[in-house]
Amino acid sequence: MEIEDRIAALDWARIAGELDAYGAAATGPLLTPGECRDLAALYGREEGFRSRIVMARHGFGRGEYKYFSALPPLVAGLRQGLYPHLAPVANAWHAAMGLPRRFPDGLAAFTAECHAAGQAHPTPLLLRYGPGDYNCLHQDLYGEMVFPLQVAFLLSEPGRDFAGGEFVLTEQRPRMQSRAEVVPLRQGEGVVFAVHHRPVQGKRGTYRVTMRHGVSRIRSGERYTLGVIFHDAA
Ligand SMILES: O=C(O)CCC(=O)C(=O)O
Ligand SMILES: [Fe+2]
Repeated sequence: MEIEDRIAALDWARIAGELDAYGAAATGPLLTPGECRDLAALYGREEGFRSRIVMARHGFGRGEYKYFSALPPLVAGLRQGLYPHLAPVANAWHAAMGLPRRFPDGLAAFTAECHAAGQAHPTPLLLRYGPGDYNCLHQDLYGEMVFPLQVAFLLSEPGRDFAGGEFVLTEQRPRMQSRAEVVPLRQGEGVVFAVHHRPVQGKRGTYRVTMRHGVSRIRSGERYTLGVIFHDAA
């Protein structure tokens, strides 16, 4: 099945419900093992990327990642196919948080808005972690234009290719202690999650919480991920 059809066949009602309740939701299986291997194998190539970041040099953790320049067809298909299912959630979140921006139905229109705002560099990326590596809690913000949801796909199989390396989210609530959540993933599965803020329904109305994500220490083996961020970078 084509990637856009596979995306359309996901349980979007469950995903939207979990996003509203927890700020994160696993997609269920989406990429085949072959697609995961092929994407991870791109990491070793010189061409096709606009930059390579060694995380320890910036205090971001340990491990490295590379931003695509031109997106491979599967990555472009994922970004294009996922966006229309997430735009309604993004718009509902912005309405609930009292934020004025609304997001268009399709990715092309949103990308045009990013470019008009001076954010024209593609943000999808591949990440590679080895033993002892980790990704510090962070937010993927690249300018004023922010789509409030993003997706990360696990390209390696836990238990076989690596151990440890859990995807972690924290939720910082106003005047309260922070909450952590771990999202277990299988190879080929993605996690949809809040980029920086999300609305939470409280007793006295809606409040805004601050979200961060990262990856716990890889205990052994190699772990690859594909990050799909919808806003482009300045
Ligand atoms: O490797 C991971 O699971 C996290 C990747 C990440 O930080 C991202 O996709 O923005
Ligand atoms: Fe990230």
